[in-house]
Amino acid sequence: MIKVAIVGASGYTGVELIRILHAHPEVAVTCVTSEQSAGRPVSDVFPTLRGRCDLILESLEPVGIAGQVDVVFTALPHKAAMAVVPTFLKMGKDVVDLSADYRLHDADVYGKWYEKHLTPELLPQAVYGLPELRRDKIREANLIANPGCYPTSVILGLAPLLKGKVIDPKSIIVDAKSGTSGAGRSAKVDNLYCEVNEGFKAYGVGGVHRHIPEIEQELALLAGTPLTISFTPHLVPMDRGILSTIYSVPTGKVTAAELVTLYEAFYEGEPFVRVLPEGVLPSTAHVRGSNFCDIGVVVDERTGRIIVVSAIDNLVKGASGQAVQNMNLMCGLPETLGLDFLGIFP
Ligand SMILES: NC(=O)C1=CN([C@@H]2O[C@H](COP(=O)(O)OP(=O)(O)OC[C@H]3O[C@@H](n4cnc5c(N)ncnc54)[C@H](OP(=O)(O)O)[C@@H]3O)[C@@H](O)[C@H]2O)C=CC1
Ligand SMILES: CC(=O)N[C@@H](CCC(=O)OP(=O)(O)O)C(=O)O
Repeated sequence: MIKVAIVGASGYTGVELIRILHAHPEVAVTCVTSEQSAGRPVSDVFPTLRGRCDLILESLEPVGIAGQVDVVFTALPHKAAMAVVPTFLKMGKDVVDLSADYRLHDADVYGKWYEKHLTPELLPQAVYGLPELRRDKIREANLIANPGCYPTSVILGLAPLLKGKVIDPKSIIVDAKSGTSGAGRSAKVDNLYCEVNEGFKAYGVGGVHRHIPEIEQELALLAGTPLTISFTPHLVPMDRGILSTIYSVPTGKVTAAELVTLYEAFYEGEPFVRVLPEGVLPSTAHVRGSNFCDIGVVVDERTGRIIVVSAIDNLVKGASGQAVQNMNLMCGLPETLGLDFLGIFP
């Protein structure tokens, strides 16, 4: 059995890791942390766990935790993660970091969009954990930078078009929508019921959202050229789910049927990407609770634009499910182990 610690287990991605790993046949979660709820059973904080996971939440003490486990998931806010990840690595542990701290290759770019990086020397060894794009590197890694939720939906949605040089890389516009669990569990006025329910708003508009550099970094690698995107996130009144609608201009004439064939070939054999048939579009309702990314492709004959629609559950393929997929690869386990569950519908 692989012994696992979940650091930041009292948050939304933390409890989703507990849920998924509870059914994983090769993993035992032996340590869970929280600062505010240290000393309480995790099932007090999350009653869904009653009778199934009654571990006591510990406060975060990296050396003591590293001594007890093989793999650490850091499900902490950015900055808090990079304060502890180096200790886990020094003690020989594999780390899957769900925060943004090791996603950007360039410490100066991180400094511009976040703050000064505390451990830039670790960035070269961190592997951006999108298995569909770099499975072999993930297998060799000891530090996985688990991708952000919006970036997962956008990068998977655009990879075949950029790799296949089907679109002008400078023409990309992303209109993305997220459920409120994407903002985490800590109390914020913007996420109160009355602020979110019965409404729908854009935020981080005008090229200021911190996922932009992450998306551009990965898309540029696919395109083989630097690029900039327009990205507008929206907050929608649902618990889970991200739907990204992505517009781009093709370099030549292309039909929807040709694009579906391109996507099917690109994602052939991928266990968690479902390319939908021509004329069928994804919904967050059809991926909720699952590790799938569903992708539909349309050609707007009037404007000549390609429209890709990509849907994930932000807490599963957008965070904890993908983190477990990465852990499986790092540990030499079958990639789908513990993840082959269906979504919840209705
Ligand atoms: N929510 C989502 O859909 C996604 C989130 N992510 C990223 O994953 C990470 C976790 O997100 P999420 O679960 O939503 O966040 P939450 O706010 O729900 O949970 C944060 C967790 O971190 C703990 N924590 C906060 N500050 C500190 C600190 N200074 N030291 C130690 N522990 C601390 C909290 O413990 P407590 O408050 O109990 O002390 C809690 O367990 C973040 O980096 C987020 O950006 C990535 C993809 C998707
Ligand atoms: C709805 C909402 O607020 N979403 C978050 C994204 C959460 C996430 O996954 O981002 P990181 O992993 O990079 O922290 C946001 O817009 O900042």
